Amino acid sequence: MPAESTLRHKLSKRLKISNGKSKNENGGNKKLLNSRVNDGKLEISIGKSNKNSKGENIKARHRAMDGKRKLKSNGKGNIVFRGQGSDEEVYEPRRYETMNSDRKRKRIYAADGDDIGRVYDNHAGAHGKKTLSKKGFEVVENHVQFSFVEQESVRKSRTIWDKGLAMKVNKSKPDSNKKVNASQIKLQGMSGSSLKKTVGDKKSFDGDSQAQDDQPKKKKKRVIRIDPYDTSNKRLDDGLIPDENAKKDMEKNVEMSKNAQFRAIQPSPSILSFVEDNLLGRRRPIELRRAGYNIDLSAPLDNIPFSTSSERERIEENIFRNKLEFFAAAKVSSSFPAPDLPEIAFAGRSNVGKSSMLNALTRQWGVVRTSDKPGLTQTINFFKLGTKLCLVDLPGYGFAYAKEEVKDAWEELVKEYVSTRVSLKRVCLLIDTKWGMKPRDHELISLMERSQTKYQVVLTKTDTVFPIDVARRAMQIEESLKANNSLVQPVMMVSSKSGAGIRSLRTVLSKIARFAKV
Ligand SMILES: Nc1nc2c(ncn2[C@@H]2O[C@H](COP(=O)(O)OP(=O)(O)OP(=O)(O)O)[C@@H](O)[C@H]2O)c(=O)[nH]1
Ligand SMILES: [Mg+2]
Repeated sequence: MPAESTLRHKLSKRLKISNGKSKNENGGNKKLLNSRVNDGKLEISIGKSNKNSKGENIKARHRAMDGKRKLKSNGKGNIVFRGQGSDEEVYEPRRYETMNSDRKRKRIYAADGDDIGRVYDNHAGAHGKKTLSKKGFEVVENHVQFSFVEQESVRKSRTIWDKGLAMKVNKSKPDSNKKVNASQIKLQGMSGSSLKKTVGDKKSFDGDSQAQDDQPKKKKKRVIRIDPYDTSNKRLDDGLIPDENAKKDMEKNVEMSKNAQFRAIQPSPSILSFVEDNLLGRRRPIELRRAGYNIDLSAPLDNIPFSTSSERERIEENIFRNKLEFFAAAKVSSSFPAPDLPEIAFAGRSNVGKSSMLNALTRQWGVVRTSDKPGLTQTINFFKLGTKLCLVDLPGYGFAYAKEEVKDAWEELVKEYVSTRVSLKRVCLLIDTKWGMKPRDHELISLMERSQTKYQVVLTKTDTVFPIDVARRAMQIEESLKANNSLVQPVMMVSSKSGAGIRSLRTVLSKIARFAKV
């Protein structure tokens, strides 16, 4: 009958009751649950013959009203089948009950199948979620709960439902294969973690003596006995006061870190006022605006403050108003152009800002190529500034994206140029304010000292550090080079980016053009 089968299907779905066959230990197949619809009522019978061992007829009747069924314990170990709105109750006396998941069907095999019946209890909201315990056993967590109410007559060990758990039981009790007593069964109905804990406890109980053996032995306290006559014992030296010489040595050894040394530098008042007057160092735009500079312009500090014009004011130094023109590049000294004009060369490490400075001085950005990648300028580039001055952009030394031998060739070329060029009137030695002087800078300085080439230190990228650090760096370099003869004081400080100090540099360099004779 289709109506019957539909109802049965619906009910079994709601109850999540397995009415399939399962094997008992006696080897026989046993129909666990039968149901049928009779006059609009659903009858559920448990067991093969609807009779238990005592010959009582076990029938569960439910009205098929809305299909909702509740199966619960009456608290006396009996299981009650109660249909909604039904007044019929069927008792299964002193059986163990199992509460199955709504997803997983678990089978329980009784040691002696005749004595132990079964009732499935449907728990609303059961999940049947599986987790894998650390030891690799599959444990049904919380959701499939098997609480056994033990039948008094049957206190025998029972086979466990779950393969994983059976394995666990086997582990702890190797003799009773697939059998466990009721208390153990209850344990296995617990959550995975508590189960693990219990098993662990059992393990620890079993192997108590072994565990005690395994426990790390308490470390014996090491007793250090100091021989009062043994002067070789270093511990005895700890309390001794070092003599004067040793004290001096210690003081020498305790050197301040480079950073601490730098922070300890006290800049001279003239340097400090120069830094403040030219707004050198890292400044906030609001500060520049308050000082009267138009921050919408590139290199805004290279202008006259409080200028009413939205355009940049004219460069004060006439020589720098001339057009900047590239006219020669040299890879070797033989390619140098004729020394007809006084030359100002810009030397320094790669990426220090040499090419940028040429652009900033002349405000002709783009004439000299610049790059954030060290090693762009690879030849000595000669630029005419009008008819009276030549600006020379030198390749950098130190780190650059070029082969070692190529870099060596550049360095040699630069050295040759600064030491032999007759028309060279000044070398601007550019030093990154942040990093200060490096060994290669000192190398070039000593070469220029030997060749008596006039040079002036120019700190670049001052906008990258605090104003006080600009002043400290200038002071540091002035102090370290004050004994040098070819050095032209003062140390200049500029930023091609903000334009700070550029006007001062122009003033200094324009004097060379004015007075130099080739
Ligand atoms: N923040 C800041 N960056 C600058 C300044 N001057 C130059 N730069 C940047 O520094 C990088 C290198 O500038 P260049 O002028 O190409 O340096 P260079 O010394 O000619 O480098 P090489 O030709 O490789 O030797 C570029 O990205 C510039 O934009 C400055 O005053 N401040
Ligand atoms: Mg360059």
